Amino acid sequence: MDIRQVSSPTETRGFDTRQLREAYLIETLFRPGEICMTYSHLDRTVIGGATPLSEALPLVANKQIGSPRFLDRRELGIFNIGGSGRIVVDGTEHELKRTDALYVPMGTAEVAFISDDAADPARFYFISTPAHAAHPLKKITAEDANLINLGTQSDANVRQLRQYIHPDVCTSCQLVMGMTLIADGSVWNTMPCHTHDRRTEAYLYFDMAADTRVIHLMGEPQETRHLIVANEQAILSPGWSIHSGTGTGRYGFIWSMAGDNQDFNDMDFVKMQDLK
Ligand SMILES: O=C(O)C(=O)C[C@H](O)C(=O)CO
Ligand SMILES: [Zn+2]
Repeated sequence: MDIRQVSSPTETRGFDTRQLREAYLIETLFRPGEICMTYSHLDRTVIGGATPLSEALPLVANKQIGSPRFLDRRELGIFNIGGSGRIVVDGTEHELKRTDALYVPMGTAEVAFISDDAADPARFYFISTPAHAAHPLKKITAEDANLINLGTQSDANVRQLRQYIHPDVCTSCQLVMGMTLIADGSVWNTMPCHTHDRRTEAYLYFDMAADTRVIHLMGEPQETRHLIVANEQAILSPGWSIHSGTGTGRYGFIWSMAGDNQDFNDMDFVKMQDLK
């Protein structure tokens, strides 16, 4: 378990590139035959990737999780961004194709990740946050998700945002999760940008060619910094930080949030003239 302590905005202003990347970028989430996990103290969010091959990979608790079973006091959102696979939840299998998601409630005893074909393995990206109640388990496909069309061609930010784990689609304690795909010819996500001090956010950038990079903008609106992000790498965004990016080629991202509310529209937009 990779542990990320929290850095303050004041501390972050003084970070060089290496320190910024160590604090806010998760470079490796998908290793064949393994589960990789990062425990961020931002809203105690666990960010993980499971790449099962011919054997099932069980999700097990460790000291950091602090309870006998991983989901004793947590909920879990899982997205498949690879080949077809299955999630076994307390003995029942749930088929997840690429871009399908599964919400798994607090109190679940066993979760295991399976690929249908080890030659084209599933890649399960997952987020787990503390929970206080058991909401119903639910599978959500791209068609089930709440679709929001955003941006304009002249602003080069046309994109489709899909809310998967969101109060209108799938109830949860605090986790909110979805996928944004950038239209061909557009480059920007989340610009004009925003902060939301009430919620921590994480982005997993995916669907990128090997030499494509996203220049991810972070930091306080008047003290921005950047991270150069490759395919299937994730960024952590504290409530005080903007989170926006531009790609050198095609990309999409899975976003997730946790914190004091689940109000997707509770954002503090930053005026272009105030961004520095
Ligand atoms: O493209 C976008 O805009 C987003 O995907 C926005 C994120 O979901 C977000 O930052 C929500 O707070
Ligand atoms: Zn946001």
